[in-house]
Amino acid sequence: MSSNSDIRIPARLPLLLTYEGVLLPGSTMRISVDTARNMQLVKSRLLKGTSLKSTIIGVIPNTRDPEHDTEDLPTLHGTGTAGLAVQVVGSNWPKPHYTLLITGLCRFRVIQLLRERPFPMGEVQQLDKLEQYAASDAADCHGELGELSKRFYQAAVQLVGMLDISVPVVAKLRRLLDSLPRETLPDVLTSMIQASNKEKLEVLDAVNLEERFKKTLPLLTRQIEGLKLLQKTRKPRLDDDKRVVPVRRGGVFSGGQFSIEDDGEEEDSDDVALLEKRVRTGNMPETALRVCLKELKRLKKMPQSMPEYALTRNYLELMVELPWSKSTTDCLDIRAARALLDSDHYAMEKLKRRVLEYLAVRQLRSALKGPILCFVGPPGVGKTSVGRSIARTLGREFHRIALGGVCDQSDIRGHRRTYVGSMPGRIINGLKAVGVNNPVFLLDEVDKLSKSLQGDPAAALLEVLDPEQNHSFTDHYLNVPFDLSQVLFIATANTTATIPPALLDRMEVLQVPGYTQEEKVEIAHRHLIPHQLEQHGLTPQQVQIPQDTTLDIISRYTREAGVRSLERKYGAICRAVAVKVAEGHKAAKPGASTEGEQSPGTEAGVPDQEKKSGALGDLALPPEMPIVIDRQALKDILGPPVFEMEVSERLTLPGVAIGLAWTPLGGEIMFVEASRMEGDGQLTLTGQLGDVMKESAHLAISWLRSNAKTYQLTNMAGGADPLEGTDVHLHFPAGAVTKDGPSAGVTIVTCLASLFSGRLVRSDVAMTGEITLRGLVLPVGGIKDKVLAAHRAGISRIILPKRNEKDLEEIPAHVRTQLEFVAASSLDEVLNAAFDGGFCGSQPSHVPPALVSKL
Ligand SMILES: Nc1ncnc2c1ncn2[C@@H]1O[C@H](COP(=O)(O)OP(=O)(O)OP(=O)(O)O)[C@@H](O)[C@H]1O
Repeated sequence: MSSNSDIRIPARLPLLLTYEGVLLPGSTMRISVDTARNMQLVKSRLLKGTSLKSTIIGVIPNTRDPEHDTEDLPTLHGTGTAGLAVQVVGSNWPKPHYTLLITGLCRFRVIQLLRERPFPMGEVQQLDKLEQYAASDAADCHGELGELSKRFYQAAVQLVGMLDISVPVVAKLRRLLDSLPRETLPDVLTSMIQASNKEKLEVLDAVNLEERFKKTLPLLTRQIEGLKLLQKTRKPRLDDDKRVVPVRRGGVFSGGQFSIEDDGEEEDSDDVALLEKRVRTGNMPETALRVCLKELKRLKKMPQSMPEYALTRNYLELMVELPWSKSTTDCLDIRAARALLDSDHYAMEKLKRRVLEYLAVRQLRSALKGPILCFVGPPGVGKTSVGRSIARTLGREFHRIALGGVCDQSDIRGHRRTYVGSMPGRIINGLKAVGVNNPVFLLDEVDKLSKSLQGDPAAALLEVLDPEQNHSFTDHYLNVPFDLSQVLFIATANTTATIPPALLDRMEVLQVPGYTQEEKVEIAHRHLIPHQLEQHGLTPQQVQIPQDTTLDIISRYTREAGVRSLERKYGAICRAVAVKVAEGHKAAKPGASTEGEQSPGTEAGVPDQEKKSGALGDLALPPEMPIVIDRQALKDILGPPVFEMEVSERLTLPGVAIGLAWTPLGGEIMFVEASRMEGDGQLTLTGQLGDVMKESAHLAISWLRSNAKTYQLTNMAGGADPLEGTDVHLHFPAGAVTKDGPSAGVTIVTCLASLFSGRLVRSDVAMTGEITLRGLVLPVGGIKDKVLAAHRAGISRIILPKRNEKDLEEIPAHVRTQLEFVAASSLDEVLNAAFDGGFCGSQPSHVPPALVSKL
């Protein structure tokens, strides 16, 4: 002990509020820091400071619950302990936090709080004068204090005597008992024996030495009695049971020098014991158990101050939390499942039928290594929500894993534990979140996975989705296999084009096409409107949305395959109505009646109400219930219509035709425009076209040139070759959107035929189909979505490849009956159908174009 170790703490100290325990002078404590204020203190003081002074902080016990640690600083406990931060360990798991190892130096009192933010700073007064201990020790004090300290020392010796001296900590304590000044013993021993936080707080508050001895002596005696009792009950057992040390092991202040014990504190060893118990009772498979026990063994030997301690502990905690053998029981009743799917979703018959088949097979054979369903369709058509319904019908937990933009394979498979901040992947995290090993996992947007330098996440998914391999899926973080065979995977995507082929091969693709207008109206009135009303706290008695209004919203305010933006529009209407209703409540006065103000039978749209309330100034009258949303109200709420029927307007000049395009967002009509000017036979293409589309344009030009004579197509000067002395420009409007694919072939031919012949294309015709140099029309994809888009746009005749005729079966009957379909196998038929009265000079369609043998 060095008597001249005059520790003076700075007059201003940053204050750390602890929730976990009471730091006493002379003891060492591990404090977990995760509140905003404390984190700030660690960051800007401990991590940035370089001097010894900057590592001294004031630790103040806080009795308030950290959950309630709000913006304002709680009332501070008057006394605290100045402590030396010996170590700071940071971790990001499970959330960002620091663990501090702090050794208590001396008591202090907060005289004045200097500031509260970003962390509290106080002007403090040092209470314990450390050097004075040494002096009084030398003086061997007499009187009551002397008596007390003698008794305390004896009790401490007795306590140590009851412990197993072969345990290094006990041996050290024994040594320190003799070397430490007696005045420090109350603090040191209180921090070691079992005492509640309240008792420790009282010891901290006992600034007077005599009082401190008086407070701690009963605690020491209680510990001795407890030990005696324990030994008595344990006597008959094996001798080495004596090793049970119910004494806190911790850092001990030895005469001005602070020795930090490597071993953890009792609480931690309790935790480790608890962890071990959970590992053993966690029903883990053999391999996992073995790994956990090995890690536990390492953990016990590891000093807590090692950063690896926290990592290993986190790992073990994850291992015990994983649902190795916990599962829910499937409660599948096919009839109930059908009813539930029908009540949750309108239309989508094909999808629902396939899902029911899938579920029925699962019911018959529970260990089905079945295909993984992948719902492919435009956004907002209910793919995710069908997945959720499947989980409900099975009575399973549901978890959605969003894969959009994932480009690192460790997102799926986790990071190896050697990396700092390593974490398990999304699959294992999902399992931990749901707590059972047989949930329904919805892998959302599998088509949006991308590759990067960090590996290919699709490759990692292959293992997850392969029923032959996924019973032993190994996450890099876990490093032991986890059985995923009970998990039901469902994937969703907007298009199959960008799903890696190997992944696509493992899935059964179910197309979910867009909805027709009629289907949307039904969905809106059965599901979307009731849902939105409920969300906004409205009732059908307060607002009425007639079917005509819905049709208006669908055709004039939204243009989509699904119903998501339709639902958003209802949200906007509900918000506007909610304001009216709330205003009405406020303005309604007892006895004030609005009845009779409006002639019965008229539709009381919002604007009428506004007119009236406007006339009455601020005193708005309560609106009449229900508020009916008519076309005028719609315009007031949603603004002027976004989409107008523009088809006929744009076909007033030769050289325009309407094509049908398929995009991941559903079908669309697409205008193709052409113009010609004097030049030297150049073809210019604009509108962000892909290579395949450019090739289609060249094909179309070549075919028209070679057949110019037959169709009497001429150039600007009336010559036989349409391109001679003429430049042609082809444009595909909506230039910002990239377009590609062969299906615009027939449209380009029709558009150019119109240009070269000077005739108008029929404005109610839209077409799709790939062309060949010989003038054949080949089949294309996405027919259902394209036809629905044409129907939405008010087209009445659709020209499509003959080999696509079979796809028309998928189109709802009422849409089919409203449209006229022309199935064409050659360009000749296409042109005939596209122009009023056929296309002049066309050959009879049964004459095959002359074939030129390649041999
Ligand atoms: N047939 C339907 N019947 C009832 N509600 C539907 C139907 N189709 C879609 N919806 C509703 O439309 C909304 C959007 O659906 P959902 O989120 O499932 O779309 P999604 O196809 O998964 O879209 P994305 O590809 O963008 O994820 C949901 O509120 C859903 O309830």
